[in-house]
Amino acid sequence: MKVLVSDKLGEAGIQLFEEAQGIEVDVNTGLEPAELKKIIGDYDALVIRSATKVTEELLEAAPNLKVVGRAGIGLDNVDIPAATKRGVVVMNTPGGNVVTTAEHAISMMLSLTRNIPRGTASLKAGKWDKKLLQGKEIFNKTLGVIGFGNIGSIAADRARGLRMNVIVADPHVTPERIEKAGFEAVSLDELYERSDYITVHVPKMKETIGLLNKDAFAKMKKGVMVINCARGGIVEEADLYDAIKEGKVAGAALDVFAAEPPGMIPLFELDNVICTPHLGASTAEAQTNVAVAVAEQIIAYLQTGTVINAVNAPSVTGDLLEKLKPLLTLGDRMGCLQAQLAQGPVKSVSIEYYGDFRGLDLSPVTTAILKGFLTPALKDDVNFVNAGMLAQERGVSVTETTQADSKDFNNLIKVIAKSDAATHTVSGTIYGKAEPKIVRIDSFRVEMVPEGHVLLIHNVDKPGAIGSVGSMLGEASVNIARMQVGQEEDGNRNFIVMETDTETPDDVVAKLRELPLVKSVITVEL
Ligand SMILES: NC(=O)c1ccc[n+]([C@@H]2O[C@H](COP(=O)([O-])OP(=O)(O)OC[C@H]3O[C@@H](n4cnc5c(N)ncnc54)[C@H](O)[C@@H]3O)[C@@H](O)[C@H]2O)c1
Ligand SMILES: O=C(O)CC[C@@H](O)C(=O)O
Repeated sequence: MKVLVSDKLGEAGIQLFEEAQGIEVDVNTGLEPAELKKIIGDYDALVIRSATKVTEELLEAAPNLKVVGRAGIGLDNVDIPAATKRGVVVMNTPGGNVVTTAEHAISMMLSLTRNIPRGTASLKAGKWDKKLLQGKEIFNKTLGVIGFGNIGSIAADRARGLRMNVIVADPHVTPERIEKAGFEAVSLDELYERSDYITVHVPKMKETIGLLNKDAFAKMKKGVMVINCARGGIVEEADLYDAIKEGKVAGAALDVFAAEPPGMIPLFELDNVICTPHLGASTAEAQTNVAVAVAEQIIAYLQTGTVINAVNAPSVTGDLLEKLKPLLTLGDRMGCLQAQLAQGPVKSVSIEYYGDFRGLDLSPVTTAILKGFLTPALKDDVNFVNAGMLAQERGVSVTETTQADSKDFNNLIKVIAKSDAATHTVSGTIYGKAEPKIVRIDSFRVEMVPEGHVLLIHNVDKPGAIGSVGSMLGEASVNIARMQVGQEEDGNRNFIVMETDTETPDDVVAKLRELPLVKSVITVEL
């Protein structure tokens, strides 16, 4: 497996890749998009920070790519829907740089309010501008925190330590949670009206681009100071420039810009704008944290398929993975069996969970069923990431129900696939601790280990039927590994499930179909 690190990554992360078995790592930073496009086809994994743009065009040139790992949080430089469509897992490292970034926001607020960058520059220019550079206390001032996620909540906590009054606006967090953390929850408008300082900690997305714009500045207190250590574009740069020029905003501290690097933007002409070149996450500690986290996550994914911190696939790790593994295998095989039983395009897949699943979140099992179901048609193009999306794109309606009771088994998964031509039902369960078994196919009760080469044969319930099948397979040197016969509950057909050591050749299958007591033969590969 080959990993490309295309943005600067902490040494500790590189070392982990170098030591990982079966993994080769190349560090090649600062590439132009066209250069990256030329080489990306060789790689299974890509490690980025904020400089590399993972566009649809780049993904198209990356047929082997399985995972993109962001050493950091913001993923606005990754086309996530395009990655999902191609089955590429996109991961970030949410915890590693949050303290560092919150500390940067607080540092920016203090530097701005006490004119530290201007004081440094004027002293170094041989001046002594003591009077001109008088600042303000932040004690007892009101800080408005927009976004109460990982970073916003730490910034709020640090500001409380500086004895500021902290108010918080986050429409996705309940006021109770904000209040439980000891802060006042307010609406965005109230935050604008009351804050002496405003710090933004929201992701960049459709709803937050231009959040702090002309209208927002108009609602703010005169003399407010604005800090943006989240993403460029959340604060509208031209509107901020006007608001500072008009005297409505007394100063701004910016770590991030609409374009990076921003070049000489008008805001840089203003003395009361201070800035850093996207340094929010740039501490030794944070860079080690995110580099180690991204390397561990990518290695785990490439070596074992373990998904950690993916934004487009459920995270299944550790204990949970161990508990879910047999169910994931069972689900995958049931889906795969259904696809091979289908006569014509399947229009709907209903997944019914019965009984006791020990409180497990079964959504990864549903994904496994869909993945298995699509695999015979799409082979390697389907995986845990894109299975749901691909099923939807192919017009398959998927429903999922759960019932606490199960009649014959502790737990049972039933998958019903409907096409215009037929409806097939497959049920499965886990025997013992971890043994997946298919226990029913349509109206036949079976006890089938869902793996390998299988022949499903409907025959007339008359003497000699099974013998004739066995002899023909023997003549063709196809060894029968396991066999069982199920009888239809209310009919005269038998159902033979034969697991063979090797695939049964097509001409032998054709001959089996011609046997007088055989009604149909379906070959299944699981
Ligand atoms: N400057 C840097 O170097 C740097 C470093 C790390 C992260 N970041 C940026 O900071 C952002 C926030 O990081 P985080 O770890 O706190 O993310 P997070 O996901 O933990 O928190 C984001 C919060 O924003 C809230 N939110 C979303 N839309 C909102 C809206 N319209 N109004 C108010 N709140 C809203 C969410 O409910 C959530 O609580 C990241 O997305 C990233 O872009 C920048
Ligand atoms: O990689 C960086 O230096 C910045 C990271 C930061 O913007 C993030 O979103 O985590």
